[in-house]
Amino acid sequence: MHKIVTLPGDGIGPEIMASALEILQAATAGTDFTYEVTEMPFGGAGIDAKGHPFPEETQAALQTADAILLGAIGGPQWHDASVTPEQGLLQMRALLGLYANVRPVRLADSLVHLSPLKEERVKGTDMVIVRELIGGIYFGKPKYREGDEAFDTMYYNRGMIERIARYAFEVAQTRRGHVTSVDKANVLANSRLWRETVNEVAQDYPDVQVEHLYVDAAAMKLITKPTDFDVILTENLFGDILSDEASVIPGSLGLLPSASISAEQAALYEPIHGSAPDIAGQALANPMSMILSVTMMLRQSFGEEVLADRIEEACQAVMAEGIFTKDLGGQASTTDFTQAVIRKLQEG
Ligand SMILES: NC(=O)C1=CN([C@@H]2O[C@H](COP(=O)(O)OP(=O)(O)OC[C@H]3O[C@@H](n4cnc5c(N)ncnc54)[C@H](O)[C@@H]3O)[C@@H](O)[C@H]2O)C=CC1
Ligand SMILES: CC(C)CC(=O)C(=O)O
Ligand SMILES: [Mg+2]
Repeated sequence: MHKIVTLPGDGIGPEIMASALEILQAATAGTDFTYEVTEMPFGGAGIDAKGHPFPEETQAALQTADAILLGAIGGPQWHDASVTPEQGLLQMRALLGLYANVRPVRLADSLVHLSPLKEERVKGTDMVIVRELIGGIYFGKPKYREGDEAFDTMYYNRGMIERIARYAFEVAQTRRGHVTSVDKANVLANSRLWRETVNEVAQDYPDVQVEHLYVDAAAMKLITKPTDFDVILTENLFGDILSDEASVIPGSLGLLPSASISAEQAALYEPIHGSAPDIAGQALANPMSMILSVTMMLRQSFGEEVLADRIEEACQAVMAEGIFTKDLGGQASTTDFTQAVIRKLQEG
């Protein structure tokens, strides 16, 4: 019995979590894959229930999980909390040692028409962004505001860079053998250390080709020549920004999942987007990001390739029939889409 801990969180988090869990249940009914789900408070919901975004009970539950599913956290009502949902999220990533955030960006040929970009540019896009998740400017000290001055520190050491670079090169070995390392080495000391370390690590992976791009040029090339990319390796802030940009290729932020990997702990799977307060509570959320986070969990934590394929094929078939949510220009509600995927799973 696999133990899955869920952290639905805030805004659309609970809506897309409910959708993805219903689909998981439908897909696994009658199979050997058995699991139990334990839901825990996290983010704004943690503040409301327990006075902290990352309550002690939630911390304890994560230690015993085989895999963790996170919806999304945050919202204007918690902006002035003494510890914000976002700080809780960063605390959790650090505590669990989730150093690698893997964000695949793929565009199925049958769904190429959903991209707002020109078909000839985006057709065949299949890349993975490997984002370092527990270093860089989100975590470096000192970090403080004093009157009209504010400080954030970008910090990396060689070991942190080496660890994420090895992860990216190993991902590339299972794919097309190409790593694009993204930095700002023309300006930042951090990036010069990054580039030097990536080049050293590259020597251990002679079967992988490495190139370097500055982040500004990478941002441009990502949407003009996305098919040039296989694995993008980058630090925390750049990866955060570039991955939201990359969601324009398939057509919506609501399509992109991720896996956050730790050397010691169970992996965590989460959409790349936030809690979308602008559409929360209206059944407008696209649950694909969460459903695909579940299929990443099935593959990576449980080796369930066939189950994951079945769910992904059902979702693609439903979208190819024109059933999709408003972010992609469709009319389906979150529930309509979920039920259509479940029907497709039951037919097949
Ligand atoms: N991992 C997490 O939980 C993250 C949390 N946040 C937090 O989320 C809150 C909202 O941040 P925003 O800047 O608005 O970013 P956001 O990612 O929540 O939303 C950006 C835009 O994308 C749309 N969108 C996002 N996911 C969607 C989905 N599944 N279906 C349809 N449309 C979708 C939203 O409606 C919005 O217009 C903030 O408190 C922020 O700090 C932001 C990013 C990641
Ligand atoms: C609180 C933020 C760092 C979350 C975010 O934007 C992300 O992980 O993509
Ligand atoms: Mg982000």
